[in-house]
Amino acid sequence: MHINVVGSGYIGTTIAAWFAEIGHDVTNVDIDESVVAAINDGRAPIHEPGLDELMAAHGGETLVGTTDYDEISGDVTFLALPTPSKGDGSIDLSAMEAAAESLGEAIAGDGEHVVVVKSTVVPGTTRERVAPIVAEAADMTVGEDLHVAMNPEFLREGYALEDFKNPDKIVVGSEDSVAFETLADVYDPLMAAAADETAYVETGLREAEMIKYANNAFLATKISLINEIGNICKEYGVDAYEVADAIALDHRISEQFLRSGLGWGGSCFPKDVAAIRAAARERGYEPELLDATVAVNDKQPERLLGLLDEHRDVAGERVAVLGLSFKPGTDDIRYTRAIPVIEGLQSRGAEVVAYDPVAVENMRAEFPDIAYADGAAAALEGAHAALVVTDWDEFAALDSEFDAMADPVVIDGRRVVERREGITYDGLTW
Ligand SMILES: NC(=O)C1=CN([C@@H]2O[C@H](COP(=O)(O)OP(=O)(O)OC[C@H]3O[C@@H](n4cnc5c(N)ncnc54)[C@H](O)[C@@H]3O)[C@@H](O)[C@H]2O)C=CC1
Ligand SMILES: O=C(O)[C@H]1O[C@H](OP(=O)(O)OP(=O)(O)OC[C@H]2O[C@@H](n3ccc(=O)[nH]c3=O)[C@H](O)[C@@H]2O)[C@H](O)[C@@H](O)[C@@H]1O
Repeated sequence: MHINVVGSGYIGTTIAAWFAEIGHDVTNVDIDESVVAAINDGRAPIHEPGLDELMAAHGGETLVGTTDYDEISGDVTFLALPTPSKGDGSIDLSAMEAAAESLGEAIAGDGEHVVVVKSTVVPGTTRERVAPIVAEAADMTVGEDLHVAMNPEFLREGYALEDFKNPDKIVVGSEDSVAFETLADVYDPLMAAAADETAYVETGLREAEMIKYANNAFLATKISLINEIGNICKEYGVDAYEVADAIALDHRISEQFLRSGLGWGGSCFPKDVAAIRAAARERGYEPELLDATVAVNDKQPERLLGLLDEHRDVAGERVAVLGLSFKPGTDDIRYTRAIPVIEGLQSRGAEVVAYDPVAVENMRAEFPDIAYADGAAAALEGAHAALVVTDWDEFAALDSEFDAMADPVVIDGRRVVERREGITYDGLTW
């Protein structure tokens, strides 16, 4: 089967590479020439475990990158374009709309086509915003020769290939039998190889769009809830992690996403929770619980800095920040909790020295004026305090490195460091 994927960022590259791996021929369109060159050279344009090997095997062969929409062939195209937040939290559809128009022009006169929205979009977008643009540019009719579907993606950064090839569920929304049949063919090899528990859900267009937001809103709220429980535990001197471990034994709760601490960041939870809150308000519904989900999350970095204040006045003092990425396993710093933490330290007049195993260069672009160390030990040396922001495994192994601190005050936002003799330790939610 021939599949086109428009957009070759995080999602587009991952799905294109895996479609090639399961035997499809893939054309991957992107406006960025360096991305296209990487694909055709067999190199991964993004950092993700396992992707280099897939690109080396298929890039430039059954997976071809191009900037030219006219190279689209076959009869199914996935749109994997960015849908970033606007100032009011609603999503910016400009990349999606530009791609829809280019796609429409490219497939005009080619016969029937199935267009699949892979990006995260609010209910109604596929039918009311994307489909009409493709239809007009292609001079086609939705439901006759133009078939439309929405297929949200649930993979996590750092586990993208693993999650895509072995998902809990594949969700396909449409109102069109041709689209359902085509998507079933696309996913047939993946379903055949996936775990028995993988569910294949066929639903409506707007339901599919909403399922993605509901999924992320639920997970973000779960973390904010365990953070609120953790904050209350802290007031009582109760170990929040023992509490979480025990409630996780109730299978209705589960142990996933119960790690309390500095809260959630990344390219999706903040953007998606903002988008669904804005969409709700647009329809006159006040999303009070989701507002609280965000409010709790926003306060966790302030609480971490408040704990530091209880132990030290850091004006003019060197403070180490351990971890900059929004979670371990990635160099992605979008909406990382490290940003408000560093800003808070700067406003207190501290001299910040930051370390992360992979995200230093990205952070340097954001904060060019702070110091960066090339290891945790170097960051800790001579520091009057250390704040742990990201739960990288290597921070759990730190021990004698704390002895080189001027004052070994460690405030842990992720419960990674072990309490030990010789350091003053405080944790955010325990
Ligand atoms: N990153 C993630 O882990 C997940 C992302 N998503 C959703 O998937 C969508 C895509 O996200 P990412 O892949 O992270 O975005 P990204 O920003 O990594 O990549 C988007 C790509 O689209 C290209 N592009 C922009 N305009 C274009 C155009 N007119 N024609 C062709 N290419 C164009 C860009 O050059 C870029 O390579 C978003 O809606 C996101 O919310 C969903 C699940 C997980
Ligand atoms: O829509 C998306 O793009 C994706 O968003 C998240 O994936 P991701 O942002 O890659 O990362 P997660 O592993 O979910 O972590 C998100 C944030 O929550 C935090 N977190 C996670 C789990 C936990 O128990 N506690 C906690 O604070 C992490 O530190 C991180 O900052 C979802 O897990 C994916 O299912 C979804 O496809």
